[in-house]
Amino acid sequence: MSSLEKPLVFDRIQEFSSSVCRSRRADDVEEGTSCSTSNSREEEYTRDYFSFSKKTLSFGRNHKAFRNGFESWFLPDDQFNSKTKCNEKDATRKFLNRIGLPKFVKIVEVGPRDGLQNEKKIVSAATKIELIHRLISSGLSVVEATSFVSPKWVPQLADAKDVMEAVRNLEGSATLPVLTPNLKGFEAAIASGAKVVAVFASASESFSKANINCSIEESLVRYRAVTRAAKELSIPVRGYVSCAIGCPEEGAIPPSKVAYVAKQLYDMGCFEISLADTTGIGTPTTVVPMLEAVMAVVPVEKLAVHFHDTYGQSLPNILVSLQMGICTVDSSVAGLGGCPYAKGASGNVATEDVVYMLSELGVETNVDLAKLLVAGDFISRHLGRPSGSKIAIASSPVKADDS
Ligand SMILES: CC(C)(COP(=O)([O-])OP(=O)([O-])OC[C@H]1O[C@@H](n2cnc3c(N)ncnc32)[C@H](O)[C@@H]1OP(=O)([O-])[O-])[C@@H](O)C(=O)NCCC(=O)NCCSC(=O)C[C@@](C)(O)CC(=O)[O-]
Repeated sequence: MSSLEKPLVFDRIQEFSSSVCRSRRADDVEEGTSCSTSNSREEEYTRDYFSFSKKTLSFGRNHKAFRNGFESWFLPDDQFNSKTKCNEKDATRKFLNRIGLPKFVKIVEVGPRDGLQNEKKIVSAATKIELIHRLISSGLSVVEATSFVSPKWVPQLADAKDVMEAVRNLEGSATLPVLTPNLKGFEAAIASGAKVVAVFASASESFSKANINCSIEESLVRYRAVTRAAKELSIPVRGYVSCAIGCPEEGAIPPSKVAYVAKQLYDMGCFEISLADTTGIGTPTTVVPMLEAVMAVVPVEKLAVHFHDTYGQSLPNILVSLQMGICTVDSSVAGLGGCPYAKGASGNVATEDVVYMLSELGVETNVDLAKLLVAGDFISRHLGRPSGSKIAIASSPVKADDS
């Protein structure tokens, strides 16, 4: 029986996490090794936790987690001795190893772009700039800032130049990729100070036509021109494959089509390829075979996943993706997002919820959840609606003014 014919998704995940992804898992610590003999360069297992009191969320700093759970939030630092911390570090690594998760996940925040491109109300450039500042200061190392697309197609991002020019100097602390659908967009992005760009192809012909007014092959020709121009300027190019699971018009998309487009983007020089479940229809049952097909032609360390949460399946989809070796996850603060050309699709998975889940699992992200929640509150207030993040709702009220 070939691996693709195997009925159980989790059997196949186990195969991946025990073979191809092994060297990238959190398994560098031998059984029984204590902290005192483990790698001294390991960061202290210290994380920011928050605690609830009087129905108000207050954020405490540097509470050391005895274990990943609710009760740990209330334990003061002095209840920890170094032995407890050492045991905890080992236990966390063993746990991550056992379930096949990486030690660190890079989060690509797409809120200012994917999040705001679909808003009915046009958000001012000043608000977008403030949001980007807040996201970067929460520790996010990649924040997709805007899109240099036709303002006739996406009027919400017609201020791309103003936004990019205002944030270009923040690049020291984070990278700020921008979407470029063609050479015209690429040139405008570079003139505004962009240092990383992204091209966005589709695995569905219908969606390619609806979104960028050309066939898949025509889009690849355009993107080869963009990646060539970018190479001359040493500008890294990220690639997207939209409709990696399903298309609003065509329904289910075969994994082989996704793999084909991903390979084309990889071959033209994209440093990372994000596989996007544009409609949010994916479940682990469909995500795993799609990833298997793509991982057969593109190295797993070059891949990212990008889930919309239409059916509430993003977190399980992320979990199985990580177990298969993916270490980069796209998400959007407050669960903003959606594509104007994918009707019915909801926002991206909320960054707050991803960070919370990973933190509970002991996977590092370098993101300060407290600051992220305040950034989410900031943009939700501007949009005049509750956050799409479950964690934000559960921990409300958090006030943007508290920061
Ligand atoms: C690709 C085009 C431009 C083709 O649009 P077109 O109409 O075929 O282009 P054209 O070459 O015929 O030009 C038409 C007009 O647009 C102008 N133009 C041409 N290019 C640009 C540009 N770069 N920036 C600004 N203006 C541009 C061009 O100068 C001209 O202006 P006019 O002479 O009429 O005044 C259009 O279809 C477009 O902008 N599409 C973008 C749509 C979009 O942004 N969709 C959302 C992206 S999200 C996504 O794709 C999914 C993703 C990445 O989030 C992952 C996921 O979740 O699936």
